[in-house]
Amino acid sequence: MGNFFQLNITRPWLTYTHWREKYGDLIYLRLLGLDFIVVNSEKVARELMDQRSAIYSNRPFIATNKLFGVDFSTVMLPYHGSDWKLHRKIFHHALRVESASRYHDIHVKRVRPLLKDLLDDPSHFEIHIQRFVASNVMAFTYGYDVAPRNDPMVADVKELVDILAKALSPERSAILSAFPILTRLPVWLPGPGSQRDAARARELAGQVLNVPFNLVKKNIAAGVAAHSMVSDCLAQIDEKDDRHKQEAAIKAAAATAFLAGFESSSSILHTFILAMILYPGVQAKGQAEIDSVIAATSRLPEFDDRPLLPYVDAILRELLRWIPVIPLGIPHATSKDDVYNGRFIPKGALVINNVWAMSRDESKHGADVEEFRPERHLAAESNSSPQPISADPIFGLGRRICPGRFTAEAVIWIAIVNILATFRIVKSKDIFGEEIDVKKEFTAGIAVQPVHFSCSFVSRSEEMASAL
Ligand code: HEM
Repeated sequence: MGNFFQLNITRPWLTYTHWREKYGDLIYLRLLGLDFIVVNSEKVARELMDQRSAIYSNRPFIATNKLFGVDFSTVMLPYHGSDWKLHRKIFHHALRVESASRYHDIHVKRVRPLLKDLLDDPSHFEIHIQRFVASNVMAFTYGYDVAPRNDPMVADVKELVDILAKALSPERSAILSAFPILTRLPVWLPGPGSQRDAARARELAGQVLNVPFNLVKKNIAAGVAAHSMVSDCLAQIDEKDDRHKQEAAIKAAAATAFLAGFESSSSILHTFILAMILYPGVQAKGQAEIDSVIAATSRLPEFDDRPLLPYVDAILRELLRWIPVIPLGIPHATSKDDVYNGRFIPKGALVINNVWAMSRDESKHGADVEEFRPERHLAAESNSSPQPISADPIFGLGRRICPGRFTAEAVIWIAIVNILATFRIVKSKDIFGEEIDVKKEFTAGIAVQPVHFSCSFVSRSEEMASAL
């Protein structure tokens, strides 16, 4: 079992980060007969994932994916198969940086309903944020306009994501993200309740795959399809090649986009709300910058304003760094033996990029890494010009880097700049008029998000509120 019992099971990234001081940037573990490599620094991660990507781009096998019907997902496809290459081609075509900007209008159009929901019903801000993210992903993926309330397709995805999160409880998913081999052991095989969940997940996965995809095909046939990733890719199908295989890949890549983009982007926006409450000075500074560029109340911010809003960009960078939403990334696996700095790394080793440790690297981020301090990213304070946000290790590295990163960045940016422009986010008050305390507390699991807290959204201008 080796180091197994020394681990903080629910938050293994903390143990790995602690071990960095003792064992360094590359930690080798042998557990349950398997080789694990934990990479604790961005420099080493780049040398392996980027510069030796031919070796470090495979994924480990995770048994529960098939059991729960999500083995179509791009995220876990083996590197050497033709399916993964086809999926990445589809994503590259639809979501590379130049393509992602074509969806800016979609994001701008959907931010106003978010602001209105926050104004009318602030206590359910988490639901509004999830709906905002879902409506963006459904629009750019399928050209589908989600219903203002209880959209059936969003409900399916949400139920599926919830079952997956429950089946992979925080403890279990944390262990599985660190030690996927455990999925092969009887102790981790689901019990009777989980078998029901698995059957329901398979049913939902079938719906998530087929229903929106078939709707796009129907709309194309009727000549009414909106521009989207799926309609674009179907139009580009190479008739000389296997049509069925290409359609299946488009369908699977599109469903992956929703599953991969929904929770991560929503969680980051929840963390944004929390950070703004805990750091009111940062909030005020962001608002002052926006007011200096867009005369207060005249209009809502848009993408063209972005170059003039460096502090808002710094808030976004700090959000990704402060609480990395997927602290251990998605595990990679080696496809042949390697030697790095004299250390042998065997074929089949599971490679974990400890993004948490990278986000706590004081040589890159300066001191007080536990604090939310956007200034650390501003040119005047940091010595070098910052890397693009899309290159942040939170989006992964090498050939498996997140293909949705440009779109995710755009969706999150437009939301935070508009929320800041429109509201002061403050602590709620109880019936005695006392402020309700808000703590920096997060759930554990493969992805982390703030534990539920309450807050108030105070409109910064009557005029803007009535315009919503
Ligand atoms: C803030 C939001 C997001 C974060 C933090 C995030 C993060 C990640 C990470 C860490 C990986 C694994 C990278 C690696 O293996 O090194 C990944 C993979 C992936 N992401 Fe994202 N992602 C986000 C949003 C999205 C969106 C919006 C989409 C789709 C539109 C998307 C689609 C994917 C896909 C398809 C993969 C699998 C790539 C592969 O295995 O080749 N993600 N993402």
